[in-house]
Formats: sequence, C-alpha cells, structure tokens
Amino acid sequence: MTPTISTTGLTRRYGDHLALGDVSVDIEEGKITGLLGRNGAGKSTFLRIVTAQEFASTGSVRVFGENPVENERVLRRLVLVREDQQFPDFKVRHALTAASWFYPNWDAELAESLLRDFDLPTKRPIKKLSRGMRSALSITIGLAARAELTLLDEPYAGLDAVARQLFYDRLLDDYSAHPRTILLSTHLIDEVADLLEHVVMIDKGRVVLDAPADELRGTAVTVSGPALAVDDFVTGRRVLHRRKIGSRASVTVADALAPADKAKAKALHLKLEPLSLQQLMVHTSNGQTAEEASA
Ligand SMILES: Nc1ncnc2c1ncn2[C@@H]1O[C@H](COP(=O)(O)OP(=O)(O)OP(=O)(O)O)[C@@H](O)[C@H]1O
Repeated sequence: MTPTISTTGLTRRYGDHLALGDVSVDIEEGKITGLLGRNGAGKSTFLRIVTAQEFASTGSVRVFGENPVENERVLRRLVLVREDQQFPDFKVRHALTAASWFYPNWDAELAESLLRDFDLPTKRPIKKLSRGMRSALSITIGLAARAELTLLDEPYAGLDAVARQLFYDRLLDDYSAHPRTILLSTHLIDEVADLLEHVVMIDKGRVVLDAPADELRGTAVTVSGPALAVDDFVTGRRVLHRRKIGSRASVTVADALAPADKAKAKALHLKLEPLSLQQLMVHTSNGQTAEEASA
C-alpha cells in the first residue's frame, strides 16, 4: 500500500540552522500518527513542506504518491489546522460557508454539532473571538472537512482542558466512523497518547523514533526499590536515567522485559512501571543515556 505521506532525505535549512535533517518517513494510510517533539524540533516545518507551503532544501516529499507542490489534485484531499491559523475578516458563519465550498467531503452536520459543543457564536466576527475560540473554530473546520489527510499542528492554543478533551473525543468519534489518515503534531503527549497508533518523534530536526505506539509503550520501564536490589536487576541493561534517594533507587531502563525478568523483579520486591510516551520523549530527546553522559 502506498503511504499517504512519504519523504526521503528531507532537509530544510534556514541560513546555517538545520530545521530538518535527512528526514525519511512513511506516514501510513488510515492511522492516527503522532508527530512528537519539543519546541523548535521541526514539526511545523515538516507539515508546511508536506502541504507545499514551504520548500525543502533537499530531499523529496510525496503525498498520495505525488509531488504536492502546486498540485491541486493533492491539496484538495488534505486539510492543515495550524496553531496560528489566519482567517480573513469574516464572521464565524461565513468562514464555515467558505470551507464548505472548498472541501469536497465537508460534513455540515458535523460542523454544526462542533459549533454547539464548543459554544461558538456564529454571528461574531472571527477577529473578536478569544484565542481558544479561534482554535475551536479551526478544529471545527479541520474535522468537518473530513479530508483524507488531516494534519493538525498543535491545534489547541488557548483551549482549556475541557475543550481539549472535547476535541480528542470528537476526533476519535469521527475517525472511528470515517477512518482517514491523521497526523497530529503535539508536545502534550500524555494527553494524546491513547489516541495514537503510530509515533514519529523528531528532535533537533532529526527523526529519533518511528514506531507503532504499542511497541513504544513496552520499550522502557522504571524499576524502583532497595538500591542494591535495583542495581543487581539493571546490571547489563541500557540505563536511561538513574535516581537515588537514601537507600532506595529508581532506574529507567530501555529494554522490554521478558516474563522471567518480571518474575525476578517480583522476587526482589521491585516495583516496575512502564514509561509513558511523554517520559520516553524526555529521555530520548536528552539524546544520550545517563551512563553515556557520565562516561
Ligand atoms: N522561516 C524561518 N526562518 C528561520 N528559522 C526558522 C523558520 N521557520 C522555522 N525556523 C526554525 O526552525 C526550527 C524548527 O521550527 P518549527 O516551527 O518547525 O518547530 P516545531 O517543532 O513546530 O516547534 P513548536 O513546537 O515550538 O511549534 C526552529 O529552530 C525555528 O526557529
């Protein structure tokens, strides 16, 4: 199956700053993929290149198997919701009408129900909306467009926790009823972790993780308990992080544990906690293991 997005050696330089370096990824069709990374990692740059709003310095990008640049066939099949979405000097209702003309799969019923959910005033000029309300409008358009490729670039600026949860719930509901390719860029990883089927993590412009979310959930574990027993247990494993408080220790190792390892931990009275995706990003974007750092 052709991936919805495929990049090879994608590089973007701004002067001497490398915003994206040799990014080769395939974003599979019909999945929710998380594009994760810290501030300035290169997520927005990647999304702007994929949507032909910006050019790569070198490398290639294919969307639905084609070059997206000045390619109306490709661009009509995707929607990009940006954090800093700019709107013309319209009222909310007019923005929705304009969107309904542009997006071939526009679902007016879904748009109306999202307007109600987010309590958006349809007669108000967009420039008079609060920041969170503008984000809610962008999300409404992004979901109701029901584009085959839906790109969400940290779409929740100013949204409170209740509104963000509403967004996640409605995204998942609509995706379940109308599966499509969704790429969600975020650094609020814990909030979206359960939504994600695949994860691409970028750090300083480079891809540092590209794997199914389920696989990543099992890849690292924090072991805590009496320091001597913890040290014994982690010997020979790749240590990501080590913390000692008095006679107790807590050590994060980057290994999936076999049933025998778990039985050994139990016998030693050690506590095992799988690392969340958010914690995994913190450790991965630190770039080196604690042991390497002290070597
Ligand atoms: N037009 C530009 N000119 C110069 N540098 C730029 C430009 N656009 C992006 N950059 C730089 O490229 C890097 C990647 O930026 P990008 O916006 O892609 O990061 P991001 O992962 O989306 O970050 P955030 O989560 O903070 O939005 C940053 O260091 C940024 O300053």
